[in-house]
Amino acid sequence: MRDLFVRYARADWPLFVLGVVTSVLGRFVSLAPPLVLGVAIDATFNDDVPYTLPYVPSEWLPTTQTEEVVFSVGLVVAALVGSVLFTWTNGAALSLFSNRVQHYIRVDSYEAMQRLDMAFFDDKQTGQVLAILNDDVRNLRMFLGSTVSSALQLVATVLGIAFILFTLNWQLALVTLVFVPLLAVFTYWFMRTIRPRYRALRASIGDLNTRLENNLDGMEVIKTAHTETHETDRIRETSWEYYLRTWAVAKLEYLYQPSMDLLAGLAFAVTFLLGGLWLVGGAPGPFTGTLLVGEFVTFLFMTQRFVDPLSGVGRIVNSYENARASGERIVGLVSRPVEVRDREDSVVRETVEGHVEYDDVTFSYRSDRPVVRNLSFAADAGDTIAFVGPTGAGKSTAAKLLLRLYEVDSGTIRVDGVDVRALALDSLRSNVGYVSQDVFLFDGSVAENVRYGSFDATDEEVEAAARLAEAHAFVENLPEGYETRVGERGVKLSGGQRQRIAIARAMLQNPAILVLDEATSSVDTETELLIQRGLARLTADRTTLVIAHRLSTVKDADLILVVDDGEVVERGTHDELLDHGGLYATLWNVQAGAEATEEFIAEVVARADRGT
Ligand SMILES: Nc1ncnc2c1ncn2[C@@H]1O[C@H](COP(=O)(O)OP(=O)(O)OP(=O)(O)O)[C@@H](O)[C@H]1O
Repeated sequence: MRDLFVRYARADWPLFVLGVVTSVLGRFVSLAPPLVLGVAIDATFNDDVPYTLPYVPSEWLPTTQTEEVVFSVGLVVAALVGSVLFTWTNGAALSLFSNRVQHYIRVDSYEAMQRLDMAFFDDKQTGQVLAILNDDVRNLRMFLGSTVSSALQLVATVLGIAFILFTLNWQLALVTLVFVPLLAVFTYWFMRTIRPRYRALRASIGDLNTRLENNLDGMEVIKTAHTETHETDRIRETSWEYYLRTWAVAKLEYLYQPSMDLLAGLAFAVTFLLGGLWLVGGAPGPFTGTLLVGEFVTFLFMTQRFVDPLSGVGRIVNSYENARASGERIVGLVSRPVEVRDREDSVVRETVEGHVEYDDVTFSYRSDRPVVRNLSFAADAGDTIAFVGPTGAGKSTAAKLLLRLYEVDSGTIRVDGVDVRALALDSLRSNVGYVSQDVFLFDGSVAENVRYGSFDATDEEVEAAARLAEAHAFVENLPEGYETRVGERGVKLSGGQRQRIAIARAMLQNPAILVLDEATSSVDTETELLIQRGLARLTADRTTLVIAHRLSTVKDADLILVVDDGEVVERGTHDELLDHGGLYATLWNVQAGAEATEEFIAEVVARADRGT
């Protein structure tokens, strides 16, 4: 929390200092009226008592009764105006400060989150991350914007008042202040007890967000599967959990706040009682000396002012604990170790030729079971390498390793002879185009989505890329052509249309290496044929890794790797593999319309039983 504050408050510290100083000054100035009132009562209505103010030279002070009244009222008005001005400046400065800090923290946390490994996003629920970026950052702002200054005001007020009380009558001051340690102990207990409850509450906000998010995303599934009741039950459960955790925090607050008020009220009552007895019958018990009416009035006012902020400690502590829990979550996110990142001496390459080599590569998502095993192959610049094989065999994973979406466990992947781990991520990813299995489009226009990543491309270039991807014709038919909005995730387009936009995007990026992961799986055979024409042009002079279930799309590849359960079981060209008569030949025959053989069906069933 302190680290966060130091890191982000540095740029705007003058605003913070201005806010804090004016807040404290405002408090001090607001203490003047009761003090002046007490002095005025005693001096104006009692000839024996001179008009004196602490630290003010006597020649500045009035001498006649009328002057004393006017002077006192003038001081009170000046103090009120001063207090308003200070409060206004304090509010404006701290609000500016906290909103700026909120902005820096939000952008930084987002940036840090973006750098995290894919494995983090595979595991972490979106709702939790969103809760950090929204709620937790906002909590910090509220803490910085009002709580910090309230806390400093409180300290200033308590010290200022304690000083005045002691100056006026140290014996009575001791009575009032004896409650302070009690309040402190109670507050300490409260902080210790509420801390874990706040942590739990913050986490459950994330859980609830995640569930809501998930359900909004999956609304189509919910409706088609007719699981509305089931989902409402699950939301009810998560929301109830959130309610319980909120209540755990709230009930403690409700115990704490009135108890603080009670203790503070007791301090006031005891001061009133003793002071009153003192005035009426002289110094009670062990006390000595005299107490003037004006002094007593000031005392009561001051005690009241003293007591109010003390009972506000609860709110401050509450906000601090809430912000602390949020701060922990933000720090937890931004300081997470990242595995896939640039080394200090990473190699920068503007362009690459496109030589790709996998050398005995093994990778597993979880340590127990490798998804890619001992994969080796080499592609010269311009070659097309195809991965084929059953679903779940590890083909996509093998391709993602080239982009360093995950780091290999062992072995090496090289681009132009350089280990991808030594290559700057920027150099690597700007030279590898990737069209994934499930295309993601951003909410925006068709043109924006094609241009994504090649932001300088002209409209003509966008259109040319769309023509190559066989997307131009359907885009032209959309209500607003290239300016048509595609909806969140591209929901307003069909699967095949989305894929063609993704291909156009890759065409525009014009990378030396291209990864096509089932890039044409969602289009009909006719469109696929058309896209293939474009793809043939696209892949002709660049290295391409193609993953395909439809073998007809890869039969011209320079090398076909048949992957099964993470391992290459056959390799060669289409003709070689057909001659070989293994798994590829069987798959080809099945897809070409030949009858599925008994053995093939048996093999499929056996593989399913093995869980591969
Ligand atoms: N992010 C992930 N975290 C953990 N396991 C994963 C992850 N992605 C994939 N897997 C697992 O890794 C294995 C290989 O998945 P992969 O997507 O690479 O297969 P594939 O051959 O491309 O399959 P398909 O043809 O169905 O796309 C599967 O068993 C899958 O469950």
